[in-house]
Amino acid sequence: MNQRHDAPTAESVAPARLAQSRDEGALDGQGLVLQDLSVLRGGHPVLDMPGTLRAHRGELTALLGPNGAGKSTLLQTIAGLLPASGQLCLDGEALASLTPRERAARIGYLPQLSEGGAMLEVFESLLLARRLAGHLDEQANLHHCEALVSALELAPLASRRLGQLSGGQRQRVAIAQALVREPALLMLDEPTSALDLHFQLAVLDWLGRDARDRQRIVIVALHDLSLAARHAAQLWLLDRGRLAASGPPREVLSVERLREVYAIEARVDWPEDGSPPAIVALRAL
Ligand SMILES: Nc1ncnc2c1ncn2[C@@H]1O[C@H](COP(=O)(O)OP(=O)(O)OP(=O)(O)O)[C@@H](O)[C@H]1O
Repeated sequence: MNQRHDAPTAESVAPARLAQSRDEGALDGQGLVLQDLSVLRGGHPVLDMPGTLRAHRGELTALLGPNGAGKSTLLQTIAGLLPASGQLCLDGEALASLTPRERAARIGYLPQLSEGGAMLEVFESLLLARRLAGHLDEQANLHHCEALVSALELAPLASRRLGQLSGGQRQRVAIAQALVREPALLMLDEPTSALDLHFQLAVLDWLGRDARDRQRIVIVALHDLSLAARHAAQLWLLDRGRLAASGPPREVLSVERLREVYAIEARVDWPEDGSPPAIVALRAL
C-alpha cells in the first residue's frame, strides 16, 4: 500500500510548507481563527499546522484528507476535547478563556459516531437538546424544532424512538440535534456517511443555506470530494497531520494534488456552464 495512507508519525508530521495566507496573523475579527496549532495524541504529534487559518461566518468550510490525516483530531481540538498548543479564537475571543458552559453554548460538535438516548422520541430529543443549550422560551423552542423537522424532512419520524431508527435516519436526527442548539460555530464529522444520495445533497444544501442565513460558521469533515467541491466555500485539506492546501475548491482540488495527497488518479471536471463539479477517482496508485 502507498505510504501516503500510513498514520502520521513523529517523522512525517514536519512543519507544513504551505501555511494559510488569508488573514495572516489576525486573531481578532469575526470567524474562527487557528494559529500555529499543534496537537499530540498518545505522546505523538498528530497535527502540526503553522500559520493562520480562518473559517468565516456565513460559510461552509469542508475539512478533507485521507484516513488518519487528522480531521477528527482537529474538530475535537476546536471543540475543547483535546489539549493543543497554539491559538484558537472565535470572533476575536480565545477559546481557552471561555468557561465550559460558554464554550458549549457557542460551539456545536457532532462526532463521527454518536449514540445514546435510544428511548427518547425524535421531536422530544430535539426539544431537549435545545433546552440544554440554554434556550428557555418554550414557544420559540417548539417553533424552531418544528421548522427544523420540516427542513430536514423528519416529520414522518417525529414521534419515533431514536433506538428504532435506521443508521441514516439516526444521522439526520443527530444533525438536527446539533443544529437546534443554534451554536455560532457548528462542526460535523462526516455527517453524510450514512445518508442516501438525496439526503447527502439535501443536508449539505441546508447546512450551506443555514450558514449563510444565520451567519454561522460551519465546518464539515467529508470524504466525498464532489460534495465538498459543490457545497463548500472553502476547503481545508489535511495530509498526515499537516495542512496540504486551503482555499476555494477549484484552487485546492487539482488532479496533481489528489495524486499527491490521496494517492489516486482522478478526473476533475469543472463545467464552464457553472453546473456542479465532478471529481471521480479512477485508480488507486
Ligand atoms: N485516541 C487516540 N489516541 C492516539 N492516537 C489517536 C487517537 N485517535 C486518533 N489517533 C491518531 O491520530 C491521527 C489522526 O487521526 P484522526 O482520527 O484525527 O484522523 P481522521 O482524518 O479523522 O481519519 P478518518 O478519515 O479515518 O476518520 C491518526 O494517526 C490516528 O491514529
